[in-house]
Amino acid sequence: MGSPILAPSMLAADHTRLAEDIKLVEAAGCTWLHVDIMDGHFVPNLTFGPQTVADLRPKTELFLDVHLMLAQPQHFVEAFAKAGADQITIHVEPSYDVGACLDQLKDLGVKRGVVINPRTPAEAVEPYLREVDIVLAMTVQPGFGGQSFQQDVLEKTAQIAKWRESLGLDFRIEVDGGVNAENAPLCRAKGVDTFVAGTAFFKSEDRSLFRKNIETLD
Ligand SMILES: O=C(CO)[C@H](O)[C@H](O)COP(=O)(O)O
Repeated sequence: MGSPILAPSMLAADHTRLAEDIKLVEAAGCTWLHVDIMDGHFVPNLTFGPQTVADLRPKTELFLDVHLMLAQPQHFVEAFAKAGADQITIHVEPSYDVGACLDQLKDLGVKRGVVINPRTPAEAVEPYLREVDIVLAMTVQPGFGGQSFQQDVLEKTAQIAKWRESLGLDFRIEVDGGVNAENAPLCRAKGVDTFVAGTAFFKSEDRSLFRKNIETLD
């Protein structure tokens, strides 16, 4: 299991002043930024496009963890990679060739991962474990920030962590949705090493302490 990393979610930032809010992420000592891309089809909301990522890229050295909540991600991975994403994650639920899209990501030279929704079984990511840098288990139904953490998802992260160990792999396991300082230790105990937090991070009175609390979990 990797050392814990906090990835604040840009979804919870002020969308009229993203560049300034990213400086809050840097000032807290974070090294990652989670960027949620929504298409209004796979999820019932809209957020950012490749241009947003391209405009942010020269303003920060944060590792850009781009989560594509798209029905047809294969049409957009190149644009996001060229915009400067460091890592791109794609959902397994929509109807498209996930393996081929992972191949595209490899050719584009970015880190790559697969994502499952709360009700999608862990087995849905099993075929891809040897290829990915990260598996993201959503702890809310994707689409909106500020929802409640679904603790039963941790049974899946524990299963995925078992596969990671038995196969001798080192991909990261990430959770996203309702993550806060109270439930992060529970996640850590179930194999999680990468913690996306939107609301809890941006509303925190001491963001630096919030980061330290997550990134010093045993
Ligand atoms: O992917 C997401 C929603 O689809 C967000 O990253 C996630 O919900 C984080 O926000 P919060 O910490 O407020 O739950």
